[in-house]
Amino acid sequence: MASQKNRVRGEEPESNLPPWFNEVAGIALIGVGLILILSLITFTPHDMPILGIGGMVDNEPNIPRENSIGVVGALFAYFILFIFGAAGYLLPIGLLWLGVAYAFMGAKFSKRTLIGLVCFVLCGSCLLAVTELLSSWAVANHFMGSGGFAGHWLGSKVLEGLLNKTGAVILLVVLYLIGMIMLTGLHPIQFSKVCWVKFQEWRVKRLGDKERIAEKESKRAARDAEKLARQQEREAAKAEAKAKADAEKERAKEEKAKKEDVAKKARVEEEKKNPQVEMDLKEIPKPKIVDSSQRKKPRMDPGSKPFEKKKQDGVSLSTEGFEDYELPGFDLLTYDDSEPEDQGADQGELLSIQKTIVDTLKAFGVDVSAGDITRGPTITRYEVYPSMGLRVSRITQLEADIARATKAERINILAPIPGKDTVGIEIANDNKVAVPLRELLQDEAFTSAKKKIPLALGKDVYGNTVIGDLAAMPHLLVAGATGAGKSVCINSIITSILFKFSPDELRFIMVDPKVVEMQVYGNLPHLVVPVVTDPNKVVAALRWVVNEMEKRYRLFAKCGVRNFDGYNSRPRPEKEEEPEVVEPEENVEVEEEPDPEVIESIARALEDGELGPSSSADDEDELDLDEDEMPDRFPYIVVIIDELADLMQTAPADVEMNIARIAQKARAAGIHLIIATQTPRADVVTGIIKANIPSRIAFQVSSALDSRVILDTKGADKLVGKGDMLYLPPGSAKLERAQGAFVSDEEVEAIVEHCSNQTEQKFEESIQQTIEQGGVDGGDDGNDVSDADEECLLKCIEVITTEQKASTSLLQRRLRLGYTRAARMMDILEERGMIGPADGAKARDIYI
Ligand SMILES: Nc1ncnc2c1ncn2[C@@H]1O[C@H](COP(=O)(O)OP(=O)(O)OP(=O)(O)O)[C@@H](O)[C@H]1O
Repeated sequence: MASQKNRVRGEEPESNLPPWFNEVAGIALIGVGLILILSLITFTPHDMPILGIGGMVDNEPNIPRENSIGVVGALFAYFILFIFGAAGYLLPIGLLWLGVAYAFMGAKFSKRTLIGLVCFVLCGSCLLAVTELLSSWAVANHFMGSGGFAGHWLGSKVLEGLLNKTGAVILLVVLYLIGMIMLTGLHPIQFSKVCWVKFQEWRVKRLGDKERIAEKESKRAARDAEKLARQQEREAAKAEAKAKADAEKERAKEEKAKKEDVAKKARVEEEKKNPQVEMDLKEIPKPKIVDSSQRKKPRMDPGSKPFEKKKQDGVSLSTEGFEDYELPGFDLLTYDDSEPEDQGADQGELLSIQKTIVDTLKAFGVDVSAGDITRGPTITRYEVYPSMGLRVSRITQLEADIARATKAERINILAPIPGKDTVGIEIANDNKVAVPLRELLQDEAFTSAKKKIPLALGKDVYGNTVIGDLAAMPHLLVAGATGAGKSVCINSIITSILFKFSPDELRFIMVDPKVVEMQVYGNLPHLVVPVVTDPNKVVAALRWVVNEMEKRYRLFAKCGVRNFDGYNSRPRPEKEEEPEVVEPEENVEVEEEPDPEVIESIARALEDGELGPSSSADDEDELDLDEDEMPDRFPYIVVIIDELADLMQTAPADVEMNIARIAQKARAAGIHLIIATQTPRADVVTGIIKANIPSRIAFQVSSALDSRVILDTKGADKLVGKGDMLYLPPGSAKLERAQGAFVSDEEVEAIVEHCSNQTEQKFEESIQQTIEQGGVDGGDDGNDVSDADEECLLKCIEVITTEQKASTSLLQRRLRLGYTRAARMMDILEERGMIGPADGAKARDIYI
């Protein structure tokens, strides 16, 4: 029944084949199809010469075969192509189709498909032969025609002979299509229909998509429009609220104004009733123009002097011959009577510059009001009042713009001026007015007894004299670029001292590695030793100063006094018996209270024995001296070093160490240091030196970095040179800008001549000898120490200062020195007073 039904539906009757047969047959067909198709694709006639067929005998054979399936593949391919021609390629295609259909699509194995396959290939071959398509392929591959053997005989000979070409082609196309339908089961017309339907479906779907997209777009646009409308609504509401608030404010303002009006009217009424009028407070004082640049005419009374010599005897250094010494008078200083080039300030010009400054600042949104204008000898200071809430740093930021607007070469901004509520803009004057030393020496501040060692330094922008006191400083560092006014400053300092002190009251040790700078002072009777010009002898001179300082301290301790002034004014036994003559001595009245800190440190030093080795026989002798034999007074000692850099190159560690020792403790011993350098580098003005010299004078330098080395702040780079200076007074963080005092070389020469004409120079022979030898007290002389030793010493000092311990074994260990060398280094350090003597197992003291 079932087979009958199948036949009715045109289907194949069910075969008796087992169910796995189709799958096995399918996979086998796929395998065969693949082998054949690879054989055919990679077929070349050169793989087949052995057969001697196909006219390929004269060709070079391929050894090995190029066919991917080898000899068998080449053979199969040749025979298929020989029989079916190019239509032979249809055979593996048909086999693959069948394999796939059987294995994966559940098709059943039937004779129809086999017949279809044969028909499909055979008709293809005949069609190619009749139509002579691909004939070039046949020639290239040495086949008899593109339809092969079968196509040639069956197609060209039989069918074409019977039906002619047209009839044969029609018949063959029909048979070919039938064969294809039988093989594949596909019906071309139905297939086309299905394709058409699918294409229509796809088009409809695409259109639908487009519509959906358009719909989405329109929805989004609607949403955006809604959002915009909502936002507009919100903004309108906000604007309305703001308008309401503004109106409210306006109303409040009006009400307030009305109230104020009423209050004002009431006040006016009140004032009418009560005639006492209240003055308005002026927030900004009326700007003033002060011209302090002009010179004061000095007193010209002949023979007048700033100081008269006091009679003293018995000072420690040689004093004989200085009894009748006369201090120099003002006549030695010349006064230039001629009209100065600068005739004072042109007020109109000053006001116009100030207006430019204020306008420039306003143009950058910095609101300031004009303040005082002060014209000093070198610069003019324009003060401005910043408006409330304005940061002064904003004015500083506009420095370059102000300089451009005022066409100034260099400007300096003080924001704020120390101790004032204004900001100062300093601009250099076109014409500078020199400040003659004579003018400063005649000032009360110089002659005042409050200053023990007054130094005439210069005049500030307000025209006030800047007079320092070396005793209070107690040491001074003067630095600046070459040609900025350092030497003139040192000259005015020395000259100021010469006007007050005779050689028995004050002595100089001058160190001048440049040789020429202090040559003029060579004949000065105040010199302890001739000007030291050899850098190698400087260390010895400094060591002598250290020893002198320590000697003085030991004598202070013996007398029970704490410092230099205490010693010089101590009560002498023999004088107590004499009737006291009370002299109106200014100094006594204003004797400064000794600094408690200094007293404390000296007391501590004395207790600790820190004041250096007291082993020398001389020192022991000093302590054994009777009161009669002790020096009655000590003179001040001022050590002036011109050009520290040269010394720091020769023996940096020794120079630095000795300067530091003097600077730390010499103040109470009446010993003061003045150090000058034109090389303000950190390796010259070292941290140790700076820490011990708090008073500084900076002249113009080339960079803010140099300024920082001298003053720990910038500013010296903004100076204009030729005596324009910044002075950092002792115990103050406030820098004072001033024009340095000017003393000419001729004036200096005249003063030195005045001093030297009165008396012979009395150098301290013993000291001179020691310095000439380059050592002290016959100890190790520096010349025995080679350069290599000096280098090694530096390393030793570094180790000792970092470890805070001084021992031979430490140096041996840390510097890998032999015992002898390490011990020698320790000896040298001890001799140089950097470490204390060995004391059994006790650690040595470190004085560095
Ligand atoms: N206080 C001053 N008033 C007026 N002019 C000065 C003043 N100081 C210096 N000058 C001028 O500057 C010139 C150079 O000064 P000075 O010789 O003191 O410079 P310096 O810094 O010592 O230079 P160097 O280091 O090369 O010796 C002087 O010749 C003088 O014309």
